[in-house]
Amino acid sequence: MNSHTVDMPTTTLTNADNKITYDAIIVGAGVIGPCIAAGLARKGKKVLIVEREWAQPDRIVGELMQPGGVRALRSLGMVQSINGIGAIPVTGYSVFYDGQEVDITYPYKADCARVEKVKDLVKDGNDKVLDDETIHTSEYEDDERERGVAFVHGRFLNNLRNIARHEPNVTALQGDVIQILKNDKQEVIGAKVDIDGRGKVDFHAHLTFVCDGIFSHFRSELSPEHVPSIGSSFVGMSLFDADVPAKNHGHVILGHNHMPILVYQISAEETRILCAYNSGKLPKDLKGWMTKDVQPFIPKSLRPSFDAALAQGKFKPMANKYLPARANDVTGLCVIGDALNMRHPLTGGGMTVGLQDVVLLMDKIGDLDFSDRETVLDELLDYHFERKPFDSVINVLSIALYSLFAADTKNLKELQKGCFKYFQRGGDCVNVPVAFLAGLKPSPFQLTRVFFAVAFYTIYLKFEERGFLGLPMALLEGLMILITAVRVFTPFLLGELIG
Ligand SMILES: Cc1cc2nc3c(=O)[nH]c(=O)nc-3n(C[C@H](O)[C@H](O)[C@H](O)COP(=O)(O)OP(=O)(O)OC[C@H]3O[C@@H](n4cnc5c(N)ncnc54)[C@H](O)[C@@H]3O)c2cc1C
Repeated sequence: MNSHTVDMPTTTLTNADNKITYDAIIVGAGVIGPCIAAGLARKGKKVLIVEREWAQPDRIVGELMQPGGVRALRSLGMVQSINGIGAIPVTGYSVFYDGQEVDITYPYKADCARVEKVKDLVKDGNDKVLDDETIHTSEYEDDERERGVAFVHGRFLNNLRNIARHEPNVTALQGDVIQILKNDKQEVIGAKVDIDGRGKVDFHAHLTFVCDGIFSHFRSELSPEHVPSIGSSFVGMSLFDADVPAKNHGHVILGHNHMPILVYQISAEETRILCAYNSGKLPKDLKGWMTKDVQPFIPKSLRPSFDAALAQGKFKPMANKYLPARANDVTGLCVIGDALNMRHPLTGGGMTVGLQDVVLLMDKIGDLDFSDRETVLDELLDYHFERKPFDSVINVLSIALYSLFAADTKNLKELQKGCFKYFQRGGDCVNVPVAFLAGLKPSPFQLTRVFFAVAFYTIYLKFEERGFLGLPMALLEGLMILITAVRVFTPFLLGELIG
């Protein structure tokens, strides 16, 4: 284990000074908060980061980071947070459809933009991964292809938090933020924190970052309408000593008669399985549902570990939420991470979007004087538009793929099958889609092109299946498939780009 895995002492966690004005207060030390804290501290800002629980959390979220997220960590000089935690390198995905398999490898580095090094943040080689028991420097630095990584979320969070807390300009505080403070012009001036043994204390800052995550209380500071929608759930389990079909790959298990199932190894011992359920409200008898609607579709090599986990019945359900971003248009406030923007976790893009946002944010405002709140606000408004090419691709891809993979209508099922057959063609039919998934191709235009290429390929397959005599029927079916594709894709893309 590396130095970052040594927990910081907890005695100082309640002493933060409330007499000074910080440059920044950060609400939440999940994935995003510590990266902002460390970045701003390295830029010379005085930062207070408030987290309600600094002890290592046990969550099933954020366990597979796409290569785009790893690259963002490099840009921020925080990539060594994947070291010393028994992390598992990820080199691509394997997609199973009714028992058939397609293996997809992440793109070549040569086909991707160069990794940016954010000024003042990258130093002393902190943009390079270190050698440890499971991560090899040579593989990450010298491999010709991009790599992602999977890990136990809490261990990764500990590393991020410790990197932030090692920065001399960072003060860490344990407490529950209960209010965002405002002046009489409704501008944000800090946060009220409920601290064990100190009571409710006001802290002031030029800029307050809200990164309180999935269940954010304070995202509504942007607008009362900034509320996520819930369309589906995942039921997670831990598989132990699982024999995964494709080592170092994420697994997406699809079929015409079941919901998508995700499987990825997160440590030497533990493999995460997430089973999709097409509603935010889960069945009462989870075990019964898993036995009937999931177990029969689990690949043979995984069955022993799956069956053991099912027998134990330790289910971890999680609602999947969608929330398009809003502009940060309140003086003194910046909402970021899942508090700002969420997508379907099927494609494992949440951390990548959030971390890329931090990179962009550091470029936009990192060198500004935060007491000049008008200039900061202007830059935050620009940032809303500049982040769109990147986040819209990951967000729309997640929603569109979930609609196809969880197909519950005839036309969606056709698109699902067409999508898999499109992948089976290989070449650019997998290389381009995987670049979107990996967070390496920020081009909504190209995403649109590929999505409709899949739709037209599905229609072509229909024509082939029907033959000459079935032409009128195939024409009608083709039209319905096209309409379905437009409905699944277009509203989300427009919502992301115009909103
Ligand atoms: C089922 C599921 C699976 C997912 N899997 C993946 C994946 O494989 N890959 C991926 O990239 N993304 C994944 N995601 C998304 C990913 O987890 C998020 O994008 C990421 O965690 C967002 O980071 P964040 O810092 O914004 O919020 P969080 O990580 O949620 O952190 C928020 C922090 O704020 C703290 N906090 C909240 N309120 C307060 C308060 N009032 N006072 C003080 N502290 C507070 C919390 O304790 C927490 O530490 C998944 C999401 C779900 C739902």
